[in-house]
Amino acid sequence: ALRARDLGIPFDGEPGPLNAITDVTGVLVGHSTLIKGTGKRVVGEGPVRTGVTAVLPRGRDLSRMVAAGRAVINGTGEMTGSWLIDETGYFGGPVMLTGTTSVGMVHHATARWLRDRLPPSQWIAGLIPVVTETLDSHLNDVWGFHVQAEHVFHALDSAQGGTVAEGNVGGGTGMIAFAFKGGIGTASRRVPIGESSYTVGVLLQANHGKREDLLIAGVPVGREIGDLMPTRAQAAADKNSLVIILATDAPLTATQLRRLARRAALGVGRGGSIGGYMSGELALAFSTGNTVAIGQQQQTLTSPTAWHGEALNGLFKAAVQATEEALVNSLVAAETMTGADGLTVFELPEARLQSVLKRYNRLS
Ligand SMILES: CC1(C)S[C@@H]([C@H](NC(=O)[C@H](N)c2ccccc2)C(=O)O)N[C@H]1C(=O)O
Repeated sequence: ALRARDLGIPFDGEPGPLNAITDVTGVLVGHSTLIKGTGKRVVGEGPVRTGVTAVLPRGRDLSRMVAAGRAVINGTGEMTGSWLIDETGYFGGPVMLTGTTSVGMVHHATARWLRDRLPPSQWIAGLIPVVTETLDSHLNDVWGFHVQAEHVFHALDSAQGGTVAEGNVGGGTGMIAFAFKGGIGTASRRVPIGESSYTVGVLLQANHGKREDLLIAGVPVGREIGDLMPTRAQAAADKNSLVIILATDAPLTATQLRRLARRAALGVGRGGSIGGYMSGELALAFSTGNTVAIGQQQQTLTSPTAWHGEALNGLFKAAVQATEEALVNSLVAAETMTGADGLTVFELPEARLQSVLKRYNRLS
């Protein structure tokens, strides 16, 4: 499928081969997409426009935990496991992204999935899985609680490397961003440091932003494309929720990963969001290069690399650039969708986007 760069949208920095979070060696991504029914919303029946996305930091090797750090851009949201991550600086198991009302089910099913795949001595690692959310309340029958354990198991079991599906998939299925169809987006950047080179990858679930605020390549696209609004004004109202997962193979400490996660905010800012009052804008960064075996009494993960300022700046810049591009990729990949009560949310019109960027001399 065409992605933002294919349309000629200019981005700085060098992406990895896939320009996806899976460019960070070992990271796998799986989706479970639930699309069922049309017409009037009948709670418990549908229409269903929701799902689950799984990010496995170290693929199917669940024996080690990864160093991690979080950043809260605006805290009206949920990311389970946060207290443990803040306290210890690492977590075990996958990162799950879903709709707000499915957090409990995804948490429950993920803990069971881990129990069934870890030796009993390591079950403890699955006690508090990381699950984060945005609210798919307009297109989806959120109060129907349609996500079930088998959907969670499917996202986890089907997780794979390679190209990552974007837009109306997994946790992004029913999401709306900048009053266009939103959803899952991903991107990556390569960071040469000395004679080594590292990768920063991003996967996000975009459900945020007001149309008039949308910026793409610095161009006020939201103000230039004022039509194609959702067929129900309320669906375009207080939209502002976005969860961002950053991965890197750079062996950073929890403190450095917190700093990296905070840079996602600067990438979000390049997309025009102002972090609305009910915005759950949460970021989590983890390192596949700094891990600890489950059960090992090691309480702090130090980095085997002494990072000098310029090196950290390279990683920070990569986080900003990859977040910005993952956001645009989510909008480019998303497709027009009709959901609950016949609400239609339109995809970002690519040809019109290109002509707007051309008018601003921002089409490469
Ligand atoms: C219902 C709303 C006012 S909350 C907002 C929604 N916020 C979130 O997704 C937050 N994580 C969240 C915060 C608090 C409870 C549940 C979810 C979003 O940005 O889409 N959308 C508005 C709306 O649709 O009118």
